[in-house]
Amino acid sequence: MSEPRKHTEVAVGVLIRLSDDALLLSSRPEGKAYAGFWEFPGGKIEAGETVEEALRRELQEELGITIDGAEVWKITEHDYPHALVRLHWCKVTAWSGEFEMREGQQMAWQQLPLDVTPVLPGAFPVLQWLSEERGLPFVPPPVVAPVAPAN
Ligand SMILES: Nc1nc2c([nH]c(=O)n2[C@H]2C[C@H](O)[C@@H](COP(=O)(O)OP(=O)(O)OP(=O)(O)O)O2)c(=O)[nH]1
Repeated sequence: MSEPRKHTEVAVGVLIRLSDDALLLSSRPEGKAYAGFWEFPGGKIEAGETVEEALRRELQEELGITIDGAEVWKITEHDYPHALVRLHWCKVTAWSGEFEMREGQQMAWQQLPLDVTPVLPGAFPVLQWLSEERGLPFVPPPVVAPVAPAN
């Protein structure tokens, strides 16, 4: 019998700009699974890190900002061919520093429904909750197959 798949634990930040409630999306850099897809910024939690520590490190590495704090808001799972992920979602409304795309990615402040496409399917449940909170109808983003990475 095969072993059950282990979860990859991921910390994700829903950055909210308080002046207009815009949400920060960023594109996945080349070379990663689902390259070019839009996502909420974040990354894998390393051994010994809390969700908040991992998110602070990832957002410094990727975006050049330092978050003031993060508390887990929702936890979701998504089963991709490349990994079974458990996503620890945190809303973040306070940070310092200037945005700097350190991995060659793009960023976009977005209102709901999102303009950017395609979006990682693992983010769809959170888009639905955010829409519900805002009293907006949920418009599911189109489902797009990733291009297989070149070897
Ligand atoms: N950051 C982020 N990851 C997401 C979202 N939705 C979703 O399914 N995921 C999945 C995709 C990936 O399998 C996983 C994140 O892992 P990653 O490969 O981007 O993490 P990382 O930056 O630490 O990558 P690495 O360079 O260490 O490989 O979580 C989302 O909205 N944001």
